[in-house]
Amino acid sequence: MIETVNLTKKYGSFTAVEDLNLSISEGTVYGVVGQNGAGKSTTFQILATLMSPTYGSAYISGFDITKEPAKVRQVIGYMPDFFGVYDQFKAEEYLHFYGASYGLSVAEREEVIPQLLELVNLTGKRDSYVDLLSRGMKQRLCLARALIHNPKVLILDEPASGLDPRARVEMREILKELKAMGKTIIISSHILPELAEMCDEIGVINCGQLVATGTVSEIQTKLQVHKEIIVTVSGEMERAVRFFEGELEVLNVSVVENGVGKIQFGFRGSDSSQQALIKKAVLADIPLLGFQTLEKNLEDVFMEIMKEVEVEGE
Ligand SMILES: Nc1ncnc2c1ncn2[C@@H]1O[C@H](COP(=O)(O)OP(=O)(O)OP(=O)(O)O)[C@@H](O)[C@H]1O
Repeated sequence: MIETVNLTKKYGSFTAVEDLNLSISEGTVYGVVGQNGAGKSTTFQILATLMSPTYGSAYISGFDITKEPAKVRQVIGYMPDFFGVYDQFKAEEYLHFYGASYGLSVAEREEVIPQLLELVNLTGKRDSYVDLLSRGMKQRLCLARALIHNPKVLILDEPASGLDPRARVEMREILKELKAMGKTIIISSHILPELAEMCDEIGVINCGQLVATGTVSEIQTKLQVHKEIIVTVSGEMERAVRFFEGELEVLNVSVVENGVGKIQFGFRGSDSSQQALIKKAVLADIPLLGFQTLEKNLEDVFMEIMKEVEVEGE
């Protein structure tokens, strides 16, 4: 449904997006996560046909974004990360304006606009001036605008940015409804946990490059090569520390402060080598009481990907 092939964008000599290869199938909600300046908006603007790539190509619903931009625009709804100024419009008029620019007749607009206002919980605000709406309401109105021509694909650039927790939840609920309607959605954020909950797949982008992609659990599993383990022993701390320090796949062994008999270390091995480690510790008569793998939360996962990328780039 959305395909990019070596998509690259240079601003002068600066490369904002480099050899980006994405393949997003129909009905998927795909989250693009990356820090400020990672290249998310640039990528989304190219997909929305608002900017040409320097090289590489992209296809939406089989249409080439550079050769068939008009066809692409018919199948996509784009929500930019910046909301313009529309001081002369009321919410409903604003949607009429965009509906008309997509060629919808008055009758079509009168049918679809109340449905959209309902979907984004703005029915009660249809006569309010756009500029007087709260940020969350403006974002939702902007989403309604992106949906006016019933596009199959949604390109949503940080739709939840700057929203308070309640408004974020509201936005998330609307996106869930859109997913249930079968839309294919590409959505960006710089907060991984925020995307994880609603996305089928995630791509992590750093300095314009895709550094990890897959389902949330695949990305987590990939990073479990650096899991943290805490073992509890009922004595012989020094011998236990020496034992774990002597193991190849164990790193940074330390005694947990205030945790009686607890030793913490990083572990690079697979699940089976973790089993082998436990067996070896038992055979070495380490007085084991517990062996606990610390789950990483998604924010840790994201920071770890970034650290790995930095180390590789050095
Ligand atoms: N018109 C431009 N001219 C020159 N450089 C640009 C231009 N637009 C963006 N950049 C640079 O390209 C890089 C990627 O920017 P982009 O806006 O795509 O990032 P982003 O991931 O969307 O960031 P944010 O989360 O802050 O919106 C940044 O370093 C930015 O400064």
